[in-house]
Amino acid sequence: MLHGTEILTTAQMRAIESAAMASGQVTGAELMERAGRAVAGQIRLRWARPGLVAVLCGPGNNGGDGYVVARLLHQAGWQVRVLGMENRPGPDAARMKAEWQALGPVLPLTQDALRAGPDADVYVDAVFGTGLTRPPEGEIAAILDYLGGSGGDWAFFRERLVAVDCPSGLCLDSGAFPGRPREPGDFDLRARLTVAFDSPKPGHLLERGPECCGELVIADIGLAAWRIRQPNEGATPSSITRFPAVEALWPGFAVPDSRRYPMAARRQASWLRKQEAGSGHKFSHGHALIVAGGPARGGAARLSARAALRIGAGLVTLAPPAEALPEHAGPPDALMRRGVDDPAALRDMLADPRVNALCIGPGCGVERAAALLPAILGAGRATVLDADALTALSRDPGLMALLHENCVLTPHAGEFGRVFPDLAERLEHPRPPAAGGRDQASDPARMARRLAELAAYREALAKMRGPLYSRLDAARDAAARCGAVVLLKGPDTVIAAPDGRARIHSAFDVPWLATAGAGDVLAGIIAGLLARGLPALDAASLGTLVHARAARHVGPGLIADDLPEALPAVLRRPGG
Ligand SMILES: NC(=O)C1=CN([C@@H]2O[C@H](COP(=O)(O)OP(=O)(O)OC[C@H]3O[C@@H](n4cnc5c(N)ncnc54)[C@H](O)[C@@H]3O)[C@@H](O)[C@H]2O)[C@@H](O)CC1
Ligand SMILES: [K+]
Repeated sequence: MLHGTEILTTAQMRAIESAAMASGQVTGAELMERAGRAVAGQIRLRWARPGLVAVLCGPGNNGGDGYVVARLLHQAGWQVRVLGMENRPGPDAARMKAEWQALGPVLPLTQDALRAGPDADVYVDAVFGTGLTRPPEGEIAAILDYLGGSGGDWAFFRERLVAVDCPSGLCLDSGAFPGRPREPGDFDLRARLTVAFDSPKPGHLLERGPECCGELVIADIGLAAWRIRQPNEGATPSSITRFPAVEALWPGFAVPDSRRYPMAARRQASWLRKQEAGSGHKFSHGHALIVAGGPARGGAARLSARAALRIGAGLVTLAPPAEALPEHAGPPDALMRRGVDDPAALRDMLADPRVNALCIGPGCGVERAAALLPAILGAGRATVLDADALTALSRDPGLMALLHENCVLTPHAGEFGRVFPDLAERLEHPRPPAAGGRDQASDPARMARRLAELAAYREALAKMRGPLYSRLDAARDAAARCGAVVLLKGPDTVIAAPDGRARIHSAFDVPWLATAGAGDVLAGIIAGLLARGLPALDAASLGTLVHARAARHVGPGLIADDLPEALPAVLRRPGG
């Protein structure tokens, strides 16, 4: 169930390519030929009949791949128009360019040249790949904007654009477009298909990446021998894992079988279903304690408790203040309840060593969370900290110091900003100045101020250099700083451990998961998995996966109450 594939940063990818070439067993030109062949092959799979293709080639090796695509499609009977940049490419790209020039011309890579030709069936974007260092500007920016729809025809290009490694201008380490606001922009380049090489990069999966890459195919170009690999479960601190390999990314994510991350998928599925020997007793599945808040705010914790039960914790106890106990009298009857008014009562409960996982935050109230957290964290048990517990944490550095490696923090972006304001600030891009009022034009001073603000904004954007600080960087830095697992929620959830291991889960295909209470359910699922004995990073990862699958199972119209009820179906599914 929890299988995935390694993700490499652009620096790691370059290191592997260099190692392969230094070995003398493969040349840069051979790698480029394989890369171009993979792209041409994917195009021919989708467009069965040869048509007209426009190939846009940049100044580096991404452009070199483009010249290979042009040659191979030409040989396959396609009509090919190549537009290339003036710059001198490196030796491999130069060779590929020369090979193309024996077959046809290279037109200038300009908007005019592109628009002068007939409409093509396919446009290949081989302008920039992993080598992007700064925002595209001038004519190149204009042509990329045009492909992104500035000419009013975004749907036309979206159907026809095939990106080599990534849509040009996307930073493959962060999934953001340097020089553009971090939010979706009008003319962001969106491909129908992206063919990337050897491994996905973080930018394929984070922020704008999934939407702008379209369908993502990872092509094997024979670098496996040089890739840093771990024998099974763990990724080294220098590598990152994404999971699952195929399902999570909409509308598709194809990885060669050789690239599947070899986690014991079948064993995990049977473990989740309690089909393993020796798992017959409820106490062998742990006891989760879910702290609840005062009167009239117990719903959130009840959602967490229900999820912990459904994911298979042996016992689950809900712990509101005694005065709120009557509110929790309803179903499920499987849930135990016990009033906990103060830290002393909590310590009393925790004297039972079988209570092995805790969850605090959903509907708890910040003051109650702050009061109980020292006892909870002091107990050293596996603990999920969500919602109000995160706010309490952000207000008290003393509490931060009590976190330990069995803790899982589950902030969304706003909570992350409260707990780690400096890291959140590094994720911010320059913001455009607020629009002036209608009477601005008649006030010269205000007009001048606004023009100055706009100039400063543009200057700040132009200074943005890649690779940009990413959500992955932020989650890893946060985990290293606080010594706990940090799960930064979003459609691109990042989960990071203090030792540098990290996982990315893209669930852009289930936007209906953004609903009140969904986070409470996630916290409960993770608490249940912790109770069942999974280490913090794995509980957080598997919990995220199962949570998204439950949302996928229910579909649009989902409310958070549906999620725990969908878990049995998720656990039953073949392969899941
Ligand atoms: N190195 C290898 O062995 C392989 C690389 N491959 C391809 O090579 C690509 C990486 O190649 P490169 O490292 O040459 O990088 P790119 O081809 O992505 O482009 C980098 C070039 O553009 C310049 N540049 C960067 N940002 C710019 C901007 N905003 N405006 C103008 N110029 C800018 C850089 O100075 C550099 O010359 C990969 O994405 C992949 O497509 C593949 O051929 C597989 C093998
Ligand atoms: K590209």
